Amino acid sequence: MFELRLMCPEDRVESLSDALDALDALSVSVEDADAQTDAEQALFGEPGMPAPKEGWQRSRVIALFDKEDVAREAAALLQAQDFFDTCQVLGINAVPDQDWVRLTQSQFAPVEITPEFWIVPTWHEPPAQAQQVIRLDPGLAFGTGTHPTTRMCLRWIATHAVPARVLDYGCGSGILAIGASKYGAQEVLAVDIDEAAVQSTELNAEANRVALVAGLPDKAVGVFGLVLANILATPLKVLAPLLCSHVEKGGQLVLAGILERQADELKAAYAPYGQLTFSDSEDGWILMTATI
Ligand SMILES: C[S@@+](CC[C@H](N)C(=O)[O-])C[C@H]1O[C@@H](n2cnc3c(N)ncnc32)[C@H](O)[C@@H]1O
Repeated sequence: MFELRLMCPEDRVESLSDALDALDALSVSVEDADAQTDAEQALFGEPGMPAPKEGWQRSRVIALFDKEDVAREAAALLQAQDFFDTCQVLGINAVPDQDWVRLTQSQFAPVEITPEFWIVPTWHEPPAQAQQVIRLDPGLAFGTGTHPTTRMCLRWIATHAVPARVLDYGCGSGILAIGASKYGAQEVLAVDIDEAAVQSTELNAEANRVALVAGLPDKAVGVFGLVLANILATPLKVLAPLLCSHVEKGGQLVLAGILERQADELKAAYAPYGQLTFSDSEDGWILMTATI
């Protein structure tokens, strides 16, 4: 494989990517050319908030070709285009063959939740001390156990009495729903606004021999002894009345996706329903819980 590396300003990324596609590039990736420098720009925003910017000031565009002469021809053709005047060819180089599957797999090791409870990818054997295991591979949906917010929710599940009925609101991969089931829940409902997450949850539950129901949020009806929601502060505030309406009287609400500095806003949003309190923290993220 050969990669053609280019530099372009924000307003040319789309034309350049489209042209590379038309020139038979196998893939095109776009990176912040100023990443890891003082000029690096974050492009993400919280759900419900506009992204701070649509693109980076300077992008490095990398196109993969199967033959060197095709990459060279593409570079020559691009340089002849009007839109390319503010772009630049950085070079063409050979990409060494790699076992990409093995490389990706090597980045996902078993994750310890408690000494007895582990999240283990299918290409690993569970550690000897693991008594409770969720088998899970990284996929399209969030929730592999590598993020602190997921780990804190799972740790809560593993160290508290899990009631019979549990709702996982924003289930992603279904990891919390599966964890709740492994720790004693008998009826588990997992919902997400993303269809891909619903499908992942169903597949992961099946792979872990866990019975649960997954669906879009309108499937969430009734009350539960435990409602888990690992989303983000802004949607959690908007969802406060809805999430609390699904907690049975005296039941537990467990919220994650909250940064330390957002604790007070969350407490205020949930105050009409219960007293949210700090329960755990990891890497600047906190877990907040309430009895409703
Ligand atoms: C951070 S992931 C958490 C996934 C998993 N529960 C975990 O703990 O790892 C948040 C999930 O919430 C979903 N989500 C975001 N906003 C939502 C909403 N308003 N209603 C339902 N799900 C939502 C997202 O699609 C995403 O799958």
